[in-house]
Amino acid sequence: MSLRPKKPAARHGLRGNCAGTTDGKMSTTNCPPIVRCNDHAFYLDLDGTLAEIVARPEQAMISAGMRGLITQLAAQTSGAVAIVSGRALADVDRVLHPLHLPVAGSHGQELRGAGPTDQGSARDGIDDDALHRITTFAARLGLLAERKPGSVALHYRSAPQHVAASRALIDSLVARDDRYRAIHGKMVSELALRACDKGTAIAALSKVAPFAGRVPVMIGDDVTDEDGFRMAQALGGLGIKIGTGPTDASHRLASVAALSDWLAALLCAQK
Ligand SMILES: O=P(O)(O)OC[C@H]1O[C@H](O[C@H]2O[C@H](CO)[C@@H](O)[C@H](O)[C@H]2O)[C@H](O)[C@@H](O)[C@@H]1O
Repeated sequence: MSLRPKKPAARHGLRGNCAGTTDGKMSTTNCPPIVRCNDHAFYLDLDGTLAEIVARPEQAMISAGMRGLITQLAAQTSGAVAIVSGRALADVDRVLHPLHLPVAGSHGQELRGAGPTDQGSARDGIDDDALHRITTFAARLGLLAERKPGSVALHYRSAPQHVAASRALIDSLVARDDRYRAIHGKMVSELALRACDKGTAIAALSKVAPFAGRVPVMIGDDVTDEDGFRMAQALGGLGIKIGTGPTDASHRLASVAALSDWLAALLCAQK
């Protein structure tokens, strides 16, 4: 599969905020091309990509504008749009409601394809002792422990002074059990089963309709999206990093608003 952009994004009036560099300065390089919907599949991260980062996970919202763009994108791609999130699948459905899309939840531990009867599958196996240690640690320091299939997230956004202790707890649990991996994301440290990640989720979805045979485009903002960028690019597609920070993604957009502009330009170009 080859990537042949219809038109450079810069010609679509993207307000000069479509790209950035790894040192955090925005520039006009690495702007993603305006790709065709009829031969691409889109894998979209949620928090920090479709929704702005907010104080607490349950407060996250997708704007009406972004919801409309995703709806149009799904229509233009014959349904080849999946949400690939660190959130539990049921939580993704809650945030996206009434949109109901294929979802990889809990960093790839849960997978629901596009079939009307596909109910999704989930892995589990976080042991009770590890769970107990994380929840008691969170309760003692006033942090938030978020239980998900195949992972537990320890949120310290409300008390960032506990970043080092939070990371150390998760790292210590990983060190004693090789089934686990640590994910240190935006104001969160997670204990997750090693078996899956966003890259394995994209690889699995890429084998089935309506994703199969399409060029994958992975869009995300955080460290766990890097597995997705690498997989999409290995499959001949592209990765788009939202915001600043080091990345293996081939392209970059400055913000959730810049993604919204790019999607609008892309949808406009299909007509
Ligand atoms: O892969 P994603 O869809 O980006 O999910 C990553 C994590 O997102 C949520 O936490 C993050 O967003 C919260 C709301 O903006 C924010 O308060 C928190 O600090 C962020 O880490 C979610 O709660 C996690 O389960 C996801 O892993």
